[in-house]
Amino acid sequence: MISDLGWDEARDEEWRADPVSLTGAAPGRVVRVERTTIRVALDDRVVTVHANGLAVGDWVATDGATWASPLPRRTQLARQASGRTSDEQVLAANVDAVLIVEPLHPAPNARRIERMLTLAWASGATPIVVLTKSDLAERDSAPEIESTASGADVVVVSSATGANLDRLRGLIHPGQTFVLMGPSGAGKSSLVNALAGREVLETGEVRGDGKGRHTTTHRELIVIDGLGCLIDTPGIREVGMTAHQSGLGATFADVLDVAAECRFHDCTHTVEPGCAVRGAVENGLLDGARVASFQRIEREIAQQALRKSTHDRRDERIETKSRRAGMRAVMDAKKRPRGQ
Ligand SMILES: Nc1nc2c(ncn2[C@@H]2O[C@H](COP(=O)(O)OP(=O)(O)OP(=O)(O)O)[C@@H](O)[C@H]2O)c(=O)[nH]1
Ligand SMILES: [Zn+2]
Repeated sequence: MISDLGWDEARDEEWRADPVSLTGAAPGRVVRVERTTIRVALDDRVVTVHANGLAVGDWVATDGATWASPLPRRTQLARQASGRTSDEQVLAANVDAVLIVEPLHPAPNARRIERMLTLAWASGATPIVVLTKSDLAERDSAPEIESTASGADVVVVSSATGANLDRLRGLIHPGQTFVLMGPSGAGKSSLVNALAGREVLETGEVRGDGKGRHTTTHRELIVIDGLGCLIDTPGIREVGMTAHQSGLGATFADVLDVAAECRFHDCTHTVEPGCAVRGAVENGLLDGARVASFQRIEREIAQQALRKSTHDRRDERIETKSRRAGMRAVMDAKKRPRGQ
């Protein structure tokens, strides 16, 4: 309940008008969550409040002051929460397209693209690889990337000259929700502004002061006329890894096809005899660096899954223990003679 969290005491006019971007809604409406972190001024301090269980992009039923649990998500973009925990953090919900933004200058990083693709495919949204800064590129590395990004559209653009932006616009359908993922300086903000035809996000030059542009006052879901809904949160911009085997299969379908021919079905493609993957690398049919990248990401996912099951088991043990302790306390109380 919003009122339990102290919204009513918010001093800041903006927050009072629009906490979590839900309260503007008329009673009994289903609304989209535009922001899940808000700052509330309480007396002399400002506290940050998270709307637990909600992600930007969720649809929730609200009466203007309280909300019900979110409607089932069509897609969700999640990553492993930072630190050594096994928790998954949902970065955005109901996303249709993930723009994987990688600069052609100085040079695109195929391994990073694979990582982002794994995350994107696992979300259920459609990945689109956008290679930016074509005006600065000395050589055409698009064909290499196309072979890396099998199954995803690859578009080479320049926000500076406007080259190919129409093709990219054609891939994002108005009314759909999209996110941008990619390293700092890749040109994500410039791309959004160029696509929108107006300044929606601050770019590198504008910032200039070294300060991040992500303040909590920033709305994280932006509706761009004629283009769609952009979800832009700090978490999406960074690239993490998550425990989704499904994304791996879509990203490395070529490697998995060959791996199906290995003599042992649990082949690690390292020392086993009859390994088709090693054979394909030796024959030049598969790129060794790509296979190594596949193995690295697969290992990370396996470690993540292991960590998760260990945590789940520990949680179960704690639960059983406390249940037993509870039962024992009841039995002890029953055994005790009355009046003690
Ligand atoms: N020449 C050229 N420069 C570009 C292009 N796109 C972006 N830049 C420049 O690259 C720098 C970084 O661009 P941003 O759009 O701020 O990059 P970003 O990915 O949003 O960066 P973060 O906000 O740190 O994640 C800026 O100086 C842009 O002017 C392009 O197509 N061509
Ligand atoms: Zn093998």
